[in-house]
Amino acid sequence: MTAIRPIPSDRLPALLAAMPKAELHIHIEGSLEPELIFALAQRNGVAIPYASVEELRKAYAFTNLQSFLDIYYAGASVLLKEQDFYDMTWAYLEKAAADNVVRSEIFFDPQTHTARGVAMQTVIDGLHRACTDAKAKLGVDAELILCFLRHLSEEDAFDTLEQALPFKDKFIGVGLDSSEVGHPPEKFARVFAKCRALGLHLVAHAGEEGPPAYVWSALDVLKVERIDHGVQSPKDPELVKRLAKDRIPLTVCPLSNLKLCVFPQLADHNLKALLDAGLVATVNSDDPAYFGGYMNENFLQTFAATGMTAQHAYQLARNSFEGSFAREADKRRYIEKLDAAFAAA
Ligand code: HPA
Ligand SMILES: [Zn+2]
Repeated sequence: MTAIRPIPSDRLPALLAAMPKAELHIHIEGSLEPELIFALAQRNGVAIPYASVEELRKAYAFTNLQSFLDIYYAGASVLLKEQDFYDMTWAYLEKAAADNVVRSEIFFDPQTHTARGVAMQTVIDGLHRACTDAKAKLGVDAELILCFLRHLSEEDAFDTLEQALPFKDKFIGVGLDSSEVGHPPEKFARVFAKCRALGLHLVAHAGEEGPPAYVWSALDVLKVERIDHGVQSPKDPELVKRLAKDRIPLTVCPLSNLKLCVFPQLADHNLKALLDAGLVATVNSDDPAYFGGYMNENFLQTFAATGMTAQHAYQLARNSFEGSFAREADKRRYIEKLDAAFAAA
């Protein structure tokens, strides 16, 4: 482990903001800000059951994952055209660049759109065009990961994969999201096996609200390379050993966990404990428009609440690069930038 020189606590926030980092867990539909929801609703003539931006924002008082998902899927209903998908993604990527995110691996939920009659190509083209522009204009290296909705059937997931395969050069992997409890990873064993055979990267949400058993089956049945969330893992010490031994990255989302009542307060979050146990934990924003903050806000608030140090900051950023699906040469380049930021601090 690279030893990091102690940094006075008043200088830590600036370093957290300035250090280069990768975001590995962001649902692009969860970056739709209320203002953009209203603008797109008007542009597309879609009715939404809220009178104003303020009224919509007031509805963002969640008690658990499902109470959030109901509003999240309603918000996504304003997305119809290729330009809508572009505008949403571009707005996120501008915010990512401002937070010194140099690499972003972006989840999208095609079933939320194809179920409303939007063509797969419309979705993927809009998202991908924004990613291409971000590389040239913002210096953010962005790639897409297609997520299957786990509250739907595996057959529906197979259908979705079929529709997406003509655009396979525009996404690098698949994931599994939506309502976790009652929808264990093994429900999607066959479709993940097919994606694996196709050479796609594999990730899955597990252990956000669901039990350690779901993390085990994501690893052993789906054969995922990363676990999204995974914060319930410490309930099973054998699982923690396995995650450490195989260096499985956990894409942790502190403000999401706070807003969805996974932890009562940020001070109770187990991120520091996960790092101190030697796990490859990372910080991510999940659904930043709904949970009160993009990447730097997640870092700043979590560090303020948990007393993590510059050593933890370095480890989190380094884990984000090592856990990413970037090419090895790019990972080395990002880590050099990170080392330079810490040397200058
Ligand atoms: O945090 C999440 N969990 C599961 N599904 C999701 N879809 C968007 N955000 C989430
Ligand atoms: Zn998520």
